[in-house]
Amino acid sequence: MATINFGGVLENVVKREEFSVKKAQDVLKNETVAVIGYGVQGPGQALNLRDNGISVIVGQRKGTNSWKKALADGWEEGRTLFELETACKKGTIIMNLLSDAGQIQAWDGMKKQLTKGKALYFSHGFGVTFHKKTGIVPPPDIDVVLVAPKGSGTSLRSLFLKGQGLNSSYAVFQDATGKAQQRVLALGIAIGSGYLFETTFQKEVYSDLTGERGVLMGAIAGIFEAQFKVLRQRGHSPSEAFNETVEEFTQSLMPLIADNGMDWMFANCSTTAQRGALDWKGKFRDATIPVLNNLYDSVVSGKEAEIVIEANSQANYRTKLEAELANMRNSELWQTGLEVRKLRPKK
Ligand SMILES: NC(=O)C1=CN([C@@H]2O[C@H](COP(=O)(O)OP(=O)(O)OC[C@H]3O[C@@H](n4cnc5c(N)ncnc54)[C@H](O)[C@@H]3O)[C@@H](O)[C@H]2O)C=CC1
Ligand SMILES: CC(=O)[C@](C)(O)C(=O)O
Ligand SMILES: [Mg+2]
Ligand SMILES: [Mg+2]
Repeated sequence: MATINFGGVLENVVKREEFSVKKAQDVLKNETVAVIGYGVQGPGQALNLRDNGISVIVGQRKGTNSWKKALADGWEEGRTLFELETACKKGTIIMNLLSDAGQIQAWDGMKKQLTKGKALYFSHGFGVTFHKKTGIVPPPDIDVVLVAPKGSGTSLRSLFLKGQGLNSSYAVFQDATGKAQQRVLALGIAIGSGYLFETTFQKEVYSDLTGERGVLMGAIAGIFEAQFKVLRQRGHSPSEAFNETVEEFTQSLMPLIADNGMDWMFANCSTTAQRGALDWKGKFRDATIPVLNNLYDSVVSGKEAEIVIEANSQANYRTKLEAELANMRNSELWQTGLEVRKLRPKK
């Protein structure tokens, strides 16, 4: 464990160099890891574990698309691929990677298989933190741990295949065996994390729900829409409005922020842009602080969890969601994007 100074604040970080894949294999050598759910995180984590030499089985509802995907990825029915409860029974570490709503429905069946000494693993603090709404209260004689990759399961897998990695946060909620810490670090490294940041279940879910509703997804989608709309209303063509709102951001400026930070991106723009952006930055910050505070309150009160659970419990949920995404896809903004993306010069 290394202590790293993040802009003046000291935090504990586990590095792959200190907790190697070899060490993870050693910690997990007598464990059977059951990955339950084969949606987005399931495949990424299960395949990385398998490639890292860990004994892994997959649990998934038979006949579903995810089951077919598991077969296509080389998991074999009756040997490494089972129905949910069978996999939970066979596993000593149960990785609960069902959707957060699916975890509620599957909980009673899963709980029966969580016998003394096993470990229950999550990639989100959702189920346990909002237990009043989810009913997920683990028995006291098992370990309960979390490794939450900070990104999509798809990137977790593709970065692993490139020999890189995604970073994750980790937490121990309950240590019944005395081995919870070793187990969680071994799992974190074995699923392909580069570095592991220490957190708690509650902090993980509060920050994750705020982040995805805020800057990472909700706010960025909203502010793109707002600026595109204003430029269009002021007489700019769709391509011009799109280029100045999305294309230049994702293709030119965002990668500069990713590589060397915000001041570096600013420094590589004109002095005209820098002057204006420095002046306007504060107005956008101040306008959004109240919205972000409302959002955080809504997360902490459990209202966001309630909305997700309620929405997911409706039978036509997937269809409704797909209609909303289609609406987004078919908007003038994103239809313009479709065409603009085709015009990216290739070598
Ligand atoms: N999508 C991502 O990349 C990330 C997800 N997470 C967390 O990882 C966990 C898994 O998320 P995803 O992979 O996105 O889930 P997902 O939405 O892809 O669903 C995973 C699986 O759950 C199964 N499932 C859904 N409802 C079910 C039910 N009622 N009974 C039985 N099985 C059911 C589906 O068949 C699917 O295979 C969640 O806790 C999520 O918050 C964490 C970081 C990123
Ligand atoms: C990919 C991720 O970490 C998110 C956005 O929080 C999620 O999919 O829930
Ligand atoms: Mg996240
Ligand atoms: Mg999330």
